[in-house]
Amino acid sequence: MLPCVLLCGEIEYVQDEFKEMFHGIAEVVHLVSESRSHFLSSFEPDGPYEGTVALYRRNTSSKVIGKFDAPLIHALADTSKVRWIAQNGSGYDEIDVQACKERGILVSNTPRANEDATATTTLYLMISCLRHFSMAERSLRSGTWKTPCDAAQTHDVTGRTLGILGLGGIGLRFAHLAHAFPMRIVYFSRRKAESVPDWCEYVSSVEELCKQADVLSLHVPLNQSTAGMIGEKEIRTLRRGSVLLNTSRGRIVDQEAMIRALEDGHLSSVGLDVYPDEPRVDPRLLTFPQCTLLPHIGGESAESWRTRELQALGNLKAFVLGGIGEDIVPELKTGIGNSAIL
Ligand SMILES: O=CC(=O)O
Repeated sequence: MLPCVLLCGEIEYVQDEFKEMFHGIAEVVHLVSESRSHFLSSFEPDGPYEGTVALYRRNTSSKVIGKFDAPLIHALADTSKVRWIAQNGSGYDEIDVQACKERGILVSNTPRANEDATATTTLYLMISCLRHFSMAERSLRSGTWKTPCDAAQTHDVTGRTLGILGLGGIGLRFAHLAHAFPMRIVYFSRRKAESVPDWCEYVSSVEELCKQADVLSLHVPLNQSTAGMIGEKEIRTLRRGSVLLNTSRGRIVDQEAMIRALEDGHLSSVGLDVYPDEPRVDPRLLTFPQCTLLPHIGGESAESWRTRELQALGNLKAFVLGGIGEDIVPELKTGIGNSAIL
């Protein structure tokens, strides 16, 4: 009997490749549950997900079955044989990886796949915040030509200092794009990055990063140590009139502190693609016309979606065939035991 893999989320861009990839090696089952409790009970004998050993997951599945938090992971481990979760996305903050570790379930994500899309989104936000392009377009579309735009409030990008928090793939790609203006690039990461260009200057603390940056851009994953990392103190360490960009996760920033800084002009503008409680956008943010706000589309282009789907499915297939796949998330890379092997 073939092992079973469950798709918790749609395959949209690689339908043909997908059928070929799993033909003859696994039975593919689609999510049919309309509630979390139905999802969990469906792994039991004679349930629709019986025999499932691995899951493909998109964050869209949360709408029906909720996040893969600790209770769900423990229940999954109690009722099923699932040992691998292949997340489609570079962010995996909707999966409790600590609970996965305790229960011998491995998680892979799709790093690299959306680097270019997310970096170019960040570039757009930066230019738009400094030059007020989004506001200008909204003004034109509403028939008011340039009102309320005021060129005196806008600034050139060239020559400014960009502070990058987290120099992973997206941060580094954005650094390359911004360096072309040129901008001065400073960064802070947990470790000084190896083999990055000389013009990427490492600073040894978040505080130092904030002191030097005209534009601060966030590129760290959301986890216990990064939640709330940019709060009142960090925002007030930025120069008055600085710009804050966030294309990583909303909860990395203390939203209340950010809004206070917009209200009193300490931040001249913010460019956001992510929010703490998506899809809710705090209505106060909409009252600052100079800000550029996107609905979490940073990593979404046809190319990146294709790559993401192929990468996540590739990890799933490798697990089914060999008991282990690629792109295991950093928290689970150490101490991989036989429990994860089919
Ligand atoms: O937000 C996008 C991702 O997690 O890939």
